[in-house]
Amino acid sequence: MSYFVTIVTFYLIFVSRFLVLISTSVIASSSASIASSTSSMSSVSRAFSSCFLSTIRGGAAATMSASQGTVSTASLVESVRVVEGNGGLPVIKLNSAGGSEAELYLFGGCITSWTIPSGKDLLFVRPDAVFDKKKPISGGIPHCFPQFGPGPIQQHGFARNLDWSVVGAENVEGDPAVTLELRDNPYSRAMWDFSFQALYKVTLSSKSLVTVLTITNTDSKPFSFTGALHTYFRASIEGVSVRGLKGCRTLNKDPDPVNPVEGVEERSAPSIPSTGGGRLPGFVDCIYLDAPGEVVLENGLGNALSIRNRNWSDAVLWNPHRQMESCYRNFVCVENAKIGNVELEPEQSWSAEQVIAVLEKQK
Ligand SMILES: O=P(O)(O)OC[C@H]1O[C@@H](O)[C@H](O)[C@@H](O)[C@@H]1O
Repeated sequence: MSYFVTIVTFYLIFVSRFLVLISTSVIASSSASIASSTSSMSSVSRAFSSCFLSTIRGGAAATMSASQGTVSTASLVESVRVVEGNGGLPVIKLNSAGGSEAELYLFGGCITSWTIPSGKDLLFVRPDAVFDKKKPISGGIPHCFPQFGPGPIQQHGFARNLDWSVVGAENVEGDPAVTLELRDNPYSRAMWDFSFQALYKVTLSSKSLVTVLTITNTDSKPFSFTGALHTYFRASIEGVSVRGLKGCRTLNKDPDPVNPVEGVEERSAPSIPSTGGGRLPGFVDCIYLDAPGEVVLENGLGNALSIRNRNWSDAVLWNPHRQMESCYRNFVCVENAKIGNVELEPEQSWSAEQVIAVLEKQK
């Protein structure tokens, strides 16, 4: 009898997780009401189904070399679709009723595109980016977790190297949202031996892109981590400046990232120098400690972008200058970060939000 009950219980758990995909109202980590959502699985190929279900179960997706096979379009809720992206990888497409679009790869939980209604993509993917899971996607908004780095494990941690699973989707009054989950697996355990859950909710509206990252300690022992959202903004580098950092304590990683030089930001709107600097002329790699809740990026392309945050206490400004000769003029990284350790006891959670929004009239 108890054997029968166990089998039925496992079956029900499996079926309920699958229903998350086709439900009109389920969302894992949000209490927001769903004002309008519809659901359809338009055409899901066998290969895609198995790939997608494996990501739901956190199984094969954990292997960096897994082939994705054919990915057919599947609509999770209204304006949240899964399609085949670069390299055959599954990518979530969000379309807001206000005319903006975003793309989010399950690999790395990486947002690679945020296009505002004028058609301009405000994020940047480097020309050397690859979509073969052999390395993280270089561009967009990669995760740095559980280490910002440099440190004992790989630079920027492993979250950007793993497949995340979809655990929820919704559409609230024309603003689509999707929630991804990452859990520990043998690959992560080999370098960071803790059980954790990361939930990442991405919401798109016509003028903003909102991400909420929640880390929960699911282990029986405490752990600590650092992290960042390593956002690559499209830019024209000569016109870039960032307002709001004046007075912040700085850790300048130029010339030596392992032994940063302490200082204080004196400028009201630091820009990216075209000459001077340490390692290379124009190179910028600087941490701003206790950064404010909002900074404003002038991207040099006619847009002022508000970068707000809750609980990402620090910021990072990075441009590689001639280390990346082919593209350094076209982007700047302004990163919300947590440089000091976040300590979590078992069952404790930490959450942080980033809101990027267009401030001025789009050109
Ligand atoms: O891993 P990526 O995307 O090439 O970024 C690397 C850079 O990321 C930045 O966040 C760091 O401050 C730099 O020190 C580092 O070089």
